[in-house]
Amino acid sequence: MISDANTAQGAVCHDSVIELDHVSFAYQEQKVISDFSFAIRERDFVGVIGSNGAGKTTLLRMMVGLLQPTEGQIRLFGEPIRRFRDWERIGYVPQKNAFNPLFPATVREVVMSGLYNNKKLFRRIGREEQRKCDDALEVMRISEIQHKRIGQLSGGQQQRVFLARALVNKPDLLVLDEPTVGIDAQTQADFFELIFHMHAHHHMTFLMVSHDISMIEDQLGQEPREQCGAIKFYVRHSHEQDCAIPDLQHSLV
Ligand SMILES: Nc1ncnc2c1ncn2[C@@H]1O[C@H](COP(=O)(O)OP(=O)(O)OP(=O)(O)O)[C@@H](O)[C@H]1O
Repeated sequence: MISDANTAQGAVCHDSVIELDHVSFAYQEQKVISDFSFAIRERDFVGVIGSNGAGKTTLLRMMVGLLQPTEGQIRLFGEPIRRFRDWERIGYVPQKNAFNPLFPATVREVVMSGLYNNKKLFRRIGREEQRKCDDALEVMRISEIQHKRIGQLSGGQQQRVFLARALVNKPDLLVLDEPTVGIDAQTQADFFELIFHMHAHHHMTFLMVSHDISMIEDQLGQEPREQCGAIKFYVRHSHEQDCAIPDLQHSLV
């Protein structure tokens, strides 16, 4: 028999996070996505695999509101995307980030900025915020360079800063476009351990483009659930127990 608690949790955890309804997209004459429908539910981990130019980044950019579909509808957390305002619920780390070498902010300031949306920008930064920031810096192994200017770091170091910034606020949905390109093997392994733990135990939903098919199959299963042209979607859903420890670092040990 299913207990009331399970039923309640099941209902909550199956709310839809992203819905694509007959979505198409073209750059001028070039059609990239054709009549694609797909739903991502709360606590899904969706891995996206596909050859270069298949349209993965285009699809992600539509899902986070940076491109408009040529046809079809997108809903985020149940709202039509044009009416959606809760952008702080979504963390997005694009494929290629690069800060201008003259950009004046430090690593710590960039990570800290992940904690604020526009409304909260001028609030005092409290001890709790500082602690969350320390935690994210530690997890991405960038504590030692936290006072350096972001523009002066290598590409891999900058990518770690972007990941720390996306993780610091623990968004409900984290969208990652080839997040570990250019990152050393140890930090990469730690990062995957961290996000798969967060998926299983911290009620987060993930959408991640990767070229690492063996890692995706190991973590999400051998068979894609859905296909859009040359793009395949691997999905694992979590019903595991939530974990009460709030820090990011505990999932690395
Ligand atoms: N801004 C743009 N203007 C015109 N065409 C574009 C633009 N961005 C992408 N394209 C084209 O759309 C197609 C899909 O590109 P997209 O970047 O979405 O692919 P991808 O699957 O993310 O590729 P990769 O694995 O190389 O990152 C490609 O043929 C690309 O040349």
